[in-house]
Amino acid sequence: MTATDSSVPKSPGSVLVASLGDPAGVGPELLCQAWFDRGSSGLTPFFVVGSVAILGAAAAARGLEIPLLAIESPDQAAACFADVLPVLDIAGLDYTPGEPNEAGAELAFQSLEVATGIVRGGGAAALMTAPVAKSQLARVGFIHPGQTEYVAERCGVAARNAVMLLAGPSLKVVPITVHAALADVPGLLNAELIRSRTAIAAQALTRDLGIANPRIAIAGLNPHAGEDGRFGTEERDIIAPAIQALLEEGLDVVGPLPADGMFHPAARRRYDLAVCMYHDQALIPIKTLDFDTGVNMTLGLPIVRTSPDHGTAFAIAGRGTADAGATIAALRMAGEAAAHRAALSPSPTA
Ligand SMILES: NC(=O)C1=CN([C@@H]2O[C@H](COP(=O)(O)OP(=O)(O)OC[C@H]3O[C@@H](n4cnc5c(N)ncnc54)[C@H](O)[C@@H]3O)[C@@H](O)[C@H]2O)C=CC1
Ligand SMILES: NCC(=O)COP(=O)(O)O
Repeated sequence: MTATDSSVPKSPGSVLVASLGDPAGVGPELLCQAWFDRGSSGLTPFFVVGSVAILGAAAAARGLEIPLLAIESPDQAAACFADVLPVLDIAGLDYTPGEPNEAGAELAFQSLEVATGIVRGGGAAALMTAPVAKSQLARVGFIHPGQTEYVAERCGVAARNAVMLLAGPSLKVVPITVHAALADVPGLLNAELIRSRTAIAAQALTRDLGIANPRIAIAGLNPHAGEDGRFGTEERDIIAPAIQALLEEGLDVVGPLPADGMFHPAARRRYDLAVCMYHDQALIPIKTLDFDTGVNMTLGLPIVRTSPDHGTAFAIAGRGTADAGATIAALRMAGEAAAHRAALSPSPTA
């Protein structure tokens, strides 16, 4: 396959940065595929912080002919994006799809660190992080539960105020607790956490996605939302008071709803955002409905950060079968959110 597309606009003022993700995962090949599809997908120009060697090998393994250009600085990326995939080359490593190792985890961490710094410093309009494996990163000194909390800390935002949104064409969900053992969830939930994370999400849906006055449905924790206390009391003691506080703030909120009945098509038409109490309550419905186009976005940050909804998929890396839809959707959403923010507060020179 060939890969030039001169129909892609050159817009020097707007460029996104992508971290490489774990080089043994599907991230590198999907970044190449996204660049290959840049014209048909209408992507904002982006560059990758990573490795020309790895991206070149990942593209070749996928059967793509991708011209790569090592750039010295982010300023060079937008102008060349139509013709080449720009790469800020920070390390050379062998490409070992499906075989994660410490050197790859170090590179994934370094790429995330550099890419986050570039957005913080104004060198790119938004950050798209390719998938990492938390267990691999933990081997090289990464102390955060995930990239969400890492990026939040780099932005000076407390982890509790960085809210994970999963968004697809069929559904948007926020899990109140995220990477926590199920047994710990009831102890982690409290009315203030639910109130504050929901309020941050509501504000961000307007600022970043242009949804004015979002309609929000809040799930219960227990079967049948507790069935009047017969199957649990968190709805009465924690979730209902949070909903009351959100209503008093003027938000359009309903709940606590029985979670098993809030994701069928007619129910989904009644809200813009479902707020869930734990990871799988939120992520199972969205990954069932929108796996190939689902985007993970961190709300409540001074920067825009997105990621595909899926993980490293080591078992299929390098085989050419991984679907690039979620990576493309994450790049698209990053570009759109950055544009929304720029429209709300244009820079003095714009
Ligand atoms: N955005 C991120 O950085 C995320 C990272 N992870 C990490 O990924 C690692 C693996 O997690 P898993 O739970 O196995 O989830 P996973 O998403 O990597 O894989 C789950 C299933 O989906 C398939 N799959 C994943 N991406 C695909 C794609 N683009 N096209 C076709 N099939 C695809 C896989 O082959 C597997 O069958 C974990 O270490 C986790 O921490 C998980 C979710 C998000
Ligand atoms: N299950 C979602 C996920 O693992 C994403 O985590 P993060 O690295 O974006 O914080």
